[in-house]
Formats: sequence, C-alpha cells, structure tokens
Amino acid sequence: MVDHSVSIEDFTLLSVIGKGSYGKVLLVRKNNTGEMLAMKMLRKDFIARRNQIEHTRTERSVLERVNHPYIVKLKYAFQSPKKLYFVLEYCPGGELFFHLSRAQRFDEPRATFYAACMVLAIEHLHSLNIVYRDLKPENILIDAEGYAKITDFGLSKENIVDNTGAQSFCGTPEYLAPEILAKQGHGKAVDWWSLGALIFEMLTGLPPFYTRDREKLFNSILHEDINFPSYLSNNAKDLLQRLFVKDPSQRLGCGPNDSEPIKSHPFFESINWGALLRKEMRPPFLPNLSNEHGLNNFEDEFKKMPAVDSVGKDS
Ligand SMILES: O=C(Nc1cccc(C(F)(F)F)c1)C1CCN(c2ncnc3[nH]cnc23)CC1
Repeated sequence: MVDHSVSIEDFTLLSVIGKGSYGKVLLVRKNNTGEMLAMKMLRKDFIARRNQIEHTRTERSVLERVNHPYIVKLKYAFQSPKKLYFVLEYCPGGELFFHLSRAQRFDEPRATFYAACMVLAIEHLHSLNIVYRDLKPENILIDAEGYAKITDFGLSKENIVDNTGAQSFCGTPEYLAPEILAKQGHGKAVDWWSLGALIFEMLTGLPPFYTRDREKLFNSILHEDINFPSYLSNNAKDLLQRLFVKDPSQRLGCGPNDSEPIKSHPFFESINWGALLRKEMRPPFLPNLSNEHGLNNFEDEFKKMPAVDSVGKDS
C-alpha cells in the first residue's frame, strides 16, 4: 500500500526531469534509505480549475492498488495546502520516446520486446477492469535493466487537458482509437488499438495516420486504411492490420480472452511470456547509466532548472 505519512522533508530534491505549467517531476532521494525516486508535484489550483480532482483521485487510487513489473509503482503520496505529491519508482532509462527519437526507429526484436512488456501491463490493468487509454511513447519508461514500464496514468502530462475545449482529447491524438473520436465510448479494445499504434511507431519512427492537420488526422483515423512501409515483416503487417480494425468488436484482443489472441500471434513468437513476466528475458538495450543516476537519458532543457519544491508561477 502507498505510504501517506511522509512529507517533502523526507526527500532531497536533485534534478528536474519533467515539467509542465501545472506541475513537474523531480529526481529525488529518500533521505533515510538513499532510494532514488521520481516525485511528481502538481498544483491543486490547476487541477481544481480543470475539475480533475475526481479524475486524479480515481487514477491515483487505481495506481495505489496496481503492482506489476511493467507498471511504474506509486510508492508515496502526500499533499501540502497548495500541492499534491506523488512519489513513484524512478526509471533511469527515461522515456521510450527519448530513445525512439534518437534511434529514428527500432529493429523488430527491440520493438517486439517493448510491445510485449506493454501487452503484459495492459493485460494486468484489464484484469482489474481498468482501461489505460494512454499508451504512447511518452508514457513508457525504461528501467535500469532495460525493461519498459507504463508510467502513472491520470497524472501524466496529457491527462490534464486545458479547458478551452479545443483540445477536447487528451494529449496527442495520433494513438486515439476511432471509437473515441466517434465518441462511442471506449472499452478495453482501445488499448489494443493503441498497442498497434505504438508498434507501428517503434518500427517506422512515425505514428500511424501521421499528418500535421488535426482535422485530416481525425478523418483518417476514422475512415482511412493504414499503409505499411514495405520493410515491415509480414508478421508485423498482419498483427497491425488486426489491431487497426476500426470496429472495436472485430479488433484482435476484444474477445473474452482479451490479450490471448495477441500473445499467440506469430509477431510475438520470440516471446516467452512466462519468462518475461518474471523479468527473465534479457532486454535488447541497456540504458547508459554512466552519468549520475542516468540523467543523460533525460532532456537537457529540464536539467538546468532548479530542483526546488515549487510548481508554476505563484508557488
Ligand atoms: O512526467 C513527465 N513529464 C511531465 C511533463 C509535463 C508536466 C508534468 C507534470 F506536470 F505532470 F508534472 C510531467 C515525464 C514522465 C515521467 N518521468 C519519469 N522519469 C523517470 N522515472 C519516472 N518514474 C515516474 N515517472 C518517471 C519523466 C518525466
């Protein structure tokens, strides 16, 4: 269970690793154990203004009871008059997005490995009747051994949408399933669509249906078929075709066995699912941790910011 009895004094703030207008993420050390952790600080007024209290509370309560090797653990949660603090396990490998943008694209074994970690994480959330909805490279982190984990949802940067309404969908829409855009509600099948979008982007370097024009993007997600680069393997193309089915009831993974037909697809033939769940499969890439605490795996723009207990302007 998450410990609520700690306070900011129990931590030494070391470096900024993520920042937005309403919050930031710091690399911190827990003073009594020396443990390195990621502390997410959010401004209450910002969340309240966007009536995200309920959303944040439910997401947090979800996170508190989830324990899985490929889901970032929430270790501590506490608050001050103005702020909420969530202390999560630290992944020194940084965001998957950081590595994907530098590598342009991943080879199939690497993409398959990260996708398989995500299949197990999503399968676990679905077993708790939780739909993740937010699978995208920025929400996937690499731990010290090179395994991929999904980060805390509901508190991630995209989930607190601005209330202009213009951005009525959370964050970048590339991975949104058609049924979300068509406002037909969304069940577990949306996560399998997003898995397809993640695999596509890891193998090609671009999200599916990539266009700068938001309107065209929505229309193509809703109505167009995806075209696959010729270098994709037949297994990859076949799996992606079955995940990019617009009708969620016909999509792979939407049946009563949820992830089973996905795990048994030839694209994942190299994965020993039991071994992976026990973290006994060797990751394809070891993050470079030479620089202290792996900070080389985070954007430079954050590192020059002061690591202080303040968020936003009026704090
Ligand atoms: O949250 C992030 N950035 C970000 C960007 C804008 C706004 C905000 C918010 F306002 F919510 F604070 C956050 C990133 C994702 C989480 N990050 C983690 N890195 C390492 N270990 C981790 N363990 C858990 N998370 C991480 C890297 C940073």
